[in-house]
Formats: sequence, C-alpha cells, structure tokens
Amino acid sequence: MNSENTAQTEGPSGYPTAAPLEFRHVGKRYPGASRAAIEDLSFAVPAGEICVLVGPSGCGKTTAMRLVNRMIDLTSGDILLDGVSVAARKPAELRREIGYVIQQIGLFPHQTIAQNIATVPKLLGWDRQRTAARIDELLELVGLPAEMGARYPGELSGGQRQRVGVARALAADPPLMLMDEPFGAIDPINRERLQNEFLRLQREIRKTIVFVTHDIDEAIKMGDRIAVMREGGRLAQYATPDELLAEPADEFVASFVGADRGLKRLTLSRLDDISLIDGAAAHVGDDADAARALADRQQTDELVVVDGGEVPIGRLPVERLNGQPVSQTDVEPLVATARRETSLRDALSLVVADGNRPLVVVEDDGRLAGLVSLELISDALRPPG
Ligand SMILES: Nc1ncnc2c1ncn2[C@@H]1O[C@H](COP(=O)(O)OP(=O)(O)OP(=O)(O)O)[C@@H](O)[C@H]1O
Repeated sequence: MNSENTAQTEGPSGYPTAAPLEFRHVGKRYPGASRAAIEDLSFAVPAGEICVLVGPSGCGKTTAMRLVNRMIDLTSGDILLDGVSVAARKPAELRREIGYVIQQIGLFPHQTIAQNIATVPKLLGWDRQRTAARIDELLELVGLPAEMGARYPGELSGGQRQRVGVARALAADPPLMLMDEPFGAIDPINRERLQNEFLRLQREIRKTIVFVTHDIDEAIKMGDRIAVMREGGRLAQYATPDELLAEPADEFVASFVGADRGLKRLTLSRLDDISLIDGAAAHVGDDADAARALADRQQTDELVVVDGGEVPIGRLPVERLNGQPVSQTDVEPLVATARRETSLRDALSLVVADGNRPLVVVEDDGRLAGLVSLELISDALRPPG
C-alpha cells in the first residue's frame, strides 16, 4: 500500500484515500428536546489526521459523529467531506464511503470473519477475487492470521474482534473513518496494545479519522488534534495535544485535562526532541589532572566514566581523584540509563529516583549520547512558541 496517501491519491476503491472534514456552525436539536445537543460546533480536520472528540458524558460526542454519516440529520450549519456537504449526499452512499467502528464492534455473529470484513465490498458489487484479496490484505494489516477469516466472531477474543471491526471499516478504503469509543470495552493492557497498533496502522494508511472518547489520556495519545467539548455540545477548545496541555483555554479545559497536565505533556516528548548536555566523559586510565580539568569545564563534581568503547560504566565523584589515574574501582555503577526514545516523563522519574543527578543517555549501540538534567526537562515544559 502507498505510504504517501493524501487527499489526492486514490485507493483500491477509487475513492480518495483520505479527505478533509469540516464542521461549520453545526447545530443539532433532537425532536422534542428542550435544548440543543450540539450548538455552533466548528472545526476542521485536515486529510490524514486523527481528530479526537473528548468531553464529559452527554456533551454531544456521539451526536457529532452521527451527523457526519447522516445516521441523524443536521438542524443547522453544515458538514463538508472533501469540500462537499454531507446533506447533498445520499445517506446510504455516504455511509459506504465512511468506515464506522463502534465500542461493541457490531460484528454479525452468524457470519465468518471474512464475510464480516466483506460487508461493504459486497454492497459495492466487488467480484469474488478482488474481495478475497482485500480480506487477506486487511487481516495482515490489522495483525491477524489469514486462517482467522474462516472463524466466527464468538471464537475470537475481544481484542481480536476489535481488530476485525477496524478491518471491516477499512474494507473499501474509505477516505474517512469514524471511531466511537472503539477501545472502550477492552481491558487496560489490551487497550494500550490496540492503541499502539492502531497508531502504527494509521502511519501506514493515513486516513482522516474522527475518534470519540471520554478518556483524556486516550485523546492525548491518539489525537493529532483534540476537540474538547462541554455540556450543551459546545466546543471548549480545539488544539493539538501539546497546546491543550500547555495552554488550556479556560478553567473547564484545565480541570478536564487534569492537574498533572505538565506531566502529561512530558509523555508527548522524547529525549530525542531536546538537546542533551554534552557527553564528554572520562576514560578509565585518564590521569587525575585531565579528569579534574574536564570536571571544571563541565562545572560538575561528578564525571561520567566510559570504557574503551565509549560505553558508560558509571560516575566518578571528583573528590575521589587522589592524584591517581581514573580507576574502575572508584567508579559508582549507574542506577539507570535512558535512550533517545525514552519519554521525558520516564526520564524525569529516572532522574528523581537517582537523587536528581543528571541521567546518562546512551545510543542504541550503548555508546554515551549525553546527559539530561532536571533543568533541561523543566525547560521543555515552557509553553510552545
Ligand atoms: N436519540 C436521541 N433523542 C433525544 N436526545 C438524545 C438522543 N441521543 C442523544 N440525546 C441527547 O443529546 C445529548 C448528547 O448525547 P450524546 O450521546 O451525543 O453525548 P456523548 O457525549 O456521546 O455522551 P456519552 O459520553 O455518555 O456517550 C444528551 O443530552 C443526550 O441525552
């Protein structure tokens, strides 16, 4: 599959593989309801991005989603998919172009997995060969063995059924996917696994996705952009996860994202995103004066010591340099090391666990990459821009 999918390219179905979506002053009032479920909701999702709708129960997330594929109709405003109003489209046709994944998956129990995945291709009149090839491709894409196609939903685990739900929604390569609390019914460990798998999959398929959750941590993890909604179906803030955590628009958003928003921001960045402290280190056998001079240059009272292969072996308090060359016996072993892909949040816990001493960061091959201090991590928490 083409990894450069954009709104301009076409998938196997002939539809664009991803399309932009825009809510324009959308309003929805259910018949007989005293107040609107959605009021003046406007935001735009660029093609190929995940937009997460998040907010407390009853704030209108599911309603917003169902307006997109016309399971319910707009009261006011408009929704544009690929620049075309959904109101101008035939609902049945529109739904074939929009993948839909829901919490309870909704697989047909008396149909095999393959038949379930083939639901939309069948409606579109694809021939047997094309459908079979697509089923194999999708099972592989979502990480299920091809033999599973012959099984029934009741013979699968919850996580496996969820993967089938995603495969079924992707069958006709829709330019937009709607996912309503897709991992809500899954236990926390499998949920995390499915989230990670889905993010990996999305890097490949680059669909436009609207994803509903009431869990702010899931929103921060999954979203390129997050729409925080509040009671009455109003938009409280529309921002990237980092902007949302760094600069919540008001008290409601601040309390919704949580008092630990600083720590949450740290999960969004990796050590690779910041400049590490220069990794100059002492070597076993260096003479004491050279080691002392290095410590002075680095303004530290503790040197990192590396072996002949530049792999860190520990720290050496400068006071232990008694005129003798640096010796392995004086070196204190490292409590922990980090890698460039370590999140700033994990780096912070390692620094704190080691008495706030700068943390040693190593390359994949074990060589010293540099150090990260508490100050560097807190600098990273300054608001963007
Ligand atoms: N079919 C309906 N008829 C009348 N009112 C409805 C209908 N569906 C939803 N509502 C009302 O619209 C409002 C928004 O509901 P919606 O299900 O969109 O919220 P939600 O944010 O998805 O909530 P949750 O997180 O609990 O699923 C609520 O006040 C709800 O009671």
